[in-house]
Amino acid sequence: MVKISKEAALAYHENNRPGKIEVKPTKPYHTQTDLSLAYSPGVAYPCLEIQQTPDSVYKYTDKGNLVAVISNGTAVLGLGDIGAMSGKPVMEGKGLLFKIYGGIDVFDIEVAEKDPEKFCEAVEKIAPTFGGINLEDIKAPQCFYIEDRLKRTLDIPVMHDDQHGTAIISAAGLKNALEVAGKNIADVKIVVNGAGAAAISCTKLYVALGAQVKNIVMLDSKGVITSDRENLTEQKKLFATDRRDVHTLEEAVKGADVFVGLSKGNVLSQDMIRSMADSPIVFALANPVPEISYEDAMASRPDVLMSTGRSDYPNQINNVIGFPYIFRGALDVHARAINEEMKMAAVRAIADLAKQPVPDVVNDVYHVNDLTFGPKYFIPKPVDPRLITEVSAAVAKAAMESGVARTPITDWEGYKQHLRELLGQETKLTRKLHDTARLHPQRVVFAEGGNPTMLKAAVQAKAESICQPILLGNPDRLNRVASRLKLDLSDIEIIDMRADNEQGRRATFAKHLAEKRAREGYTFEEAYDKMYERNYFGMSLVEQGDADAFITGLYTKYSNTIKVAKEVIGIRPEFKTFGTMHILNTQKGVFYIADTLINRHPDEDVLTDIAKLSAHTVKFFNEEPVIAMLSYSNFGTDAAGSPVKVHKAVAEMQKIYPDLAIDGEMQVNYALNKQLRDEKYPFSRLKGKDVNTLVFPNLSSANASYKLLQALNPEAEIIGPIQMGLNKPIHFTDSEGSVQDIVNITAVAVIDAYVEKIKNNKQ
Ligand SMILES: NC(=O)C1=CN([C@@H]2O[C@H](COP(=O)(O)OP(=O)(O)OC[C@H]3O[C@@H](n4cnc5c(N)ncnc54)[C@H](OP(=O)(O)O)[C@@H]3O)[C@@H](O)[C@H]2O)C=CC1
Ligand SMILES: CC(=O)C(=O)O
Ligand SMILES: [Mg+2]
Repeated sequence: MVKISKEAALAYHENNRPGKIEVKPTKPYHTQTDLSLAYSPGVAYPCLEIQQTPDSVYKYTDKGNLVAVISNGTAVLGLGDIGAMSGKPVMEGKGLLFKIYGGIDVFDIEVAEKDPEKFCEAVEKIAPTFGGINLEDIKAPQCFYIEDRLKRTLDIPVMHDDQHGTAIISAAGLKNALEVAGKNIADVKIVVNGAGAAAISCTKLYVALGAQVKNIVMLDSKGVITSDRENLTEQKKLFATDRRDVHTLEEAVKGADVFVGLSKGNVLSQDMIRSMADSPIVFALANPVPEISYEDAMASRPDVLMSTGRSDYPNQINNVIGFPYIFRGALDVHARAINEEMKMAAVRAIADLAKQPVPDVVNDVYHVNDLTFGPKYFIPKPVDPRLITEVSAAVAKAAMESGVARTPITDWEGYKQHLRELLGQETKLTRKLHDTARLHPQRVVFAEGGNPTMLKAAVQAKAESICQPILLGNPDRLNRVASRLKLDLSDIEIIDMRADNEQGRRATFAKHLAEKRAREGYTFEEAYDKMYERNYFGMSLVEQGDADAFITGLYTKYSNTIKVAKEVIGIRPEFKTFGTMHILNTQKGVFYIADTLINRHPDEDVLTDIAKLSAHTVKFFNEEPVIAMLSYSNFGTDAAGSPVKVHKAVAEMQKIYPDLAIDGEMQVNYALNKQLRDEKYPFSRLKGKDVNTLVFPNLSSANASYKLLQALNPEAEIIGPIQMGLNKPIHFTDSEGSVQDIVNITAVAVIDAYVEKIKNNKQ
């Protein structure tokens, strides 16, 4: 668990530039024309359009993607009434979260006004700027009046997040925790500590889900709220208990099934948890210090199902799991409000997501590989990339069905796709690959079926209809791994090659290999022995037409895979070698890089082959190759060193392909800077062209370069290694490849296999 010190938190906020958010232009602004369009005189036209047709404000401005996070600082986290300006770091923090999780822009607005009437007037006056309003950290009971009024007077979604965001997430958490505990919401005894904005709204939602008011005891700073207490607010009256046997928290939690804390830090003791019923659910949600620390609660008894509001412990119940996606869905249909139906849809979507297999990125962030639904995981993690598609779509749909949407969504798959692209989870490049593969899914053998990453990739590729997977491995072992990871293998073929006896395929494959390599010293017995190895057997399945493509590499060294591929599959007759390419999708465009894995010290002939293979592969991805052959000198400036072989390979390529855009040798900065290159070397064949393909002079430089780019740009999408030059679609993965990397390379292998089939049918 990461522990946060005061010094670290202050330095984080102070360093680089003070604060956490900034405003960025989204339109070009470099030329005089740009500026005349952005501001006067051009800007007058959209102004007049909006005057004529008010709804066109969504078309010409950022209103539809802009949320105001507004607070008066009266209940900032659990710090209390610290004033409007002191709450600004929290509101900026919400701005950051809205942006990274929902792609939503935020202005944080701190209003120094405690009077609810005057506060509402201020909000009403600035509302035209925004597509939605997130009220934050405003204390009870004033927050109830403020939200009710603004919902009535404004025609955009208004949500007090401490009330409803918290209610939605904690209700989803409660639903799932009760399932883990095997209890029914209608029967459980619930203690709610706190009777403020969050507590009242959460409890209302639990009741809407089936909890019984008679089973609820609520407490505020004065103790248990009993029906005979005087001066209770309307909201507190709703949950005042008729019981007279409980006065304190200690008495209230005795025998209770659920404790929900939305009050103050350190008010619940270990003894109190010990006095609760079996499998007690403890949601200690006060921030930043929970009602009881995670460690103390877990140490109190083994069967406790524990949540806090903090990101540094399991089962975080924090409204960050909801607000970015609830507002995203509401904004995208230009909703007039966020209503009960939309909230319930969000509860269901969040609760359901926790039961689905967890994507790798989530496991990676938490340095685990086995998050599955249960006591330590009953609420999705905030970093789960599916939250945006599942929750936003559910909320948008509910807005449409309940009649508050101004603009309907009709293409839901397209909408989810747009959301994934908005957050950079998926780019057009990956999408295009997956969509193309889906048109003609092929049979793909996954060599290391027992490896959790490869198993997940195979199941995901099947779920996305990219391929029909075939897994190599021992079926019992694979099923065990699958059941641990909660993966369904029922429709997936598993081949146990060790059980494949002499009459079976192993003998056929061995015979074929022995015949093919008879003049290279192979005997049948030797080949039969080799067929025990997954790479020999798997590649033979493809070679013999029992499968269409093969994915391997997580367990084996490239040198071994290369050797087997050369023996079983062979290099295409027109080439001396084969190679690999990586595709980098960067902010500056898509780049194809070769040869990243195979040829250590290519001579000029091998470099020529790599250039040819690269040109083929780039065309395979429907792009026109513009190839720079790289070195440390430019166009012959070093006439004696290693650039000479690059120079010769370029000459050869230019001779064979008079129309191909290829040149070199050149340094990488000349390759990537067209202006610099054209000025200094105007004779180049690449004049006026943007290079998209970089052929490196040797394996060290290519491999180090793509790994460097990957390490420096964790956000950049990288697809590869893509094999080029073997007779069949045999593809490799990096030993540290993620599920997504393998699914991507599977899509490439499927397209490769399909193109191969078409070519063969034509011949
Ligand atoms: N994890 C999450 O996602 C979220 C957590 N929270 C946390 O919940 C807490 C409350 O926030 P919010 O509802 O906005 O604030 P409010 O100011 O509206 O409510 C605070 C409530 O806590 C009660 N209270 C204070 N001290 C105690 C105590 N010792 N025992 C029992 N009740 C007590 C107050 O009682 P009284 O009515 O008598 O004043 C009041 O009802 C904060 O710590 C906040 O950080 C809030 C939103 C989301
Ligand atoms: C999380 C949150 O909104 C709060 O603690 O107030
Ligand atoms: Mg809050």
